[in-house]
Amino acid sequence: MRSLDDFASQKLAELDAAHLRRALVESVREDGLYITRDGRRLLSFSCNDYLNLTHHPALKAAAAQAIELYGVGAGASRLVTGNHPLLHELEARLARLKRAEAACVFGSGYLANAGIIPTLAGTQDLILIDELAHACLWAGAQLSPAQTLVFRHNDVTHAKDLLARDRAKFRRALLVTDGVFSMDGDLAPLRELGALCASYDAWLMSDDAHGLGVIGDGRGSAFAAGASADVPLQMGTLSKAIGGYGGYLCASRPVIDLIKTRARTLIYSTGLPPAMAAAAIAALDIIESDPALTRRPLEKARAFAARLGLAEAQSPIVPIIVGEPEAALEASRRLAEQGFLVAAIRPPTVPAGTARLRFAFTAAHPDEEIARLAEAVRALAAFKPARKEPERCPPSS
Ligand SMILES: Cc1ncc(COP(=O)(O)O)c(C=O)c1O
Repeated sequence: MRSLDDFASQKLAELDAAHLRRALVESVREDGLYITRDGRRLLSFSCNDYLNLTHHPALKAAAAQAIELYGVGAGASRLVTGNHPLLHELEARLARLKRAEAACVFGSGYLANAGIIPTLAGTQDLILIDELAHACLWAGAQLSPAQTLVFRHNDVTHAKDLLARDRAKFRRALLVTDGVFSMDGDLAPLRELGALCASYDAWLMSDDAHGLGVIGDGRGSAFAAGASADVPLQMGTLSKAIGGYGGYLCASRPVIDLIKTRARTLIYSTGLPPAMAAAAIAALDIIESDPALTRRPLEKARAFAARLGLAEAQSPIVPIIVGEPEAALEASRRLAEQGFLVAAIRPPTVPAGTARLRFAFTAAHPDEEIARLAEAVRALAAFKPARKEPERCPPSS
């Protein structure tokens, strides 16, 4: 249709002009470290495969065996016929790792957040959200009729001020935050937020997509630095350190029972394929039996940050903010010339003026390559990291 095509073409032209058009590049991951794209083999610092488990023989064997026995797809929603026993085994394993009573597995992390938040917060309720929370936490909040208030990034005092001012006007309150911020690599102050929420009868939910398997001996960011925070809603994904696909929530038994009967993205979406559950169980076996492995990505990130004189890394993610999208793209291109894949992250994924290189370290990155990468980064014109104050607005498309 003419008007539809005109609309799309004009939008694309605007994005091109601002260097904000995204492109899907064909990428073949060979082994959990190297990627072939555009005919070039690059060492990737852009995968969230923190423990290199996507290609681990034990996970492949578990998934292959489950496909052989149970087929490729789940066939229907979990509420109909897609509720394979492997999903229950995986839920028990996740709950044990997270020291929760129960768990619910979703089709993906995005689906989990889009289902959990509107199930728990409705009209007359309040959602508090960190300004830098992941897009799918925002999506969950946008799907709820609750009033949403934004608190400044990791600012417990600001969250407290908002609760002190407004908590009494609402029936229930839900505070949502990333556990590890995916584009900044910093950790949420979960212990302080847990105490704050307890004192205002607010429910704390953390999205630990980037914490599971790599922080707190693999238990996640609620267990960082050897202590545990009071986080009654621990959400996460199976697509990063776990090496597969799927999402989950760990919580008390009544909360999980409610989610399983009410969350729309669980009910009206096909169940996670049994092979993904089998692979995730194999990944949890590795994580639980090898705490040294879970510590390695953070050690690598810290070694890289130390070489460049950056602040100590708190997670395997290290950002270098360069400012404008064009500069980030150019820096990424320069690193690719030297054999490194480091994605340029641009608005709206990050606030305007804070386009960046995002480095994600994995357990198997060779130390000498990390040293070579640090030298390549030091040589970049863009490497004058000046942090600009982020804009305070939700991500949009
Ligand atoms: C913080 C965070 N939450 C949720 C998700 C979504 O998880 P999934 O890829 O399983 O949909 C991601 C990334 O993809 C993420 O970075």
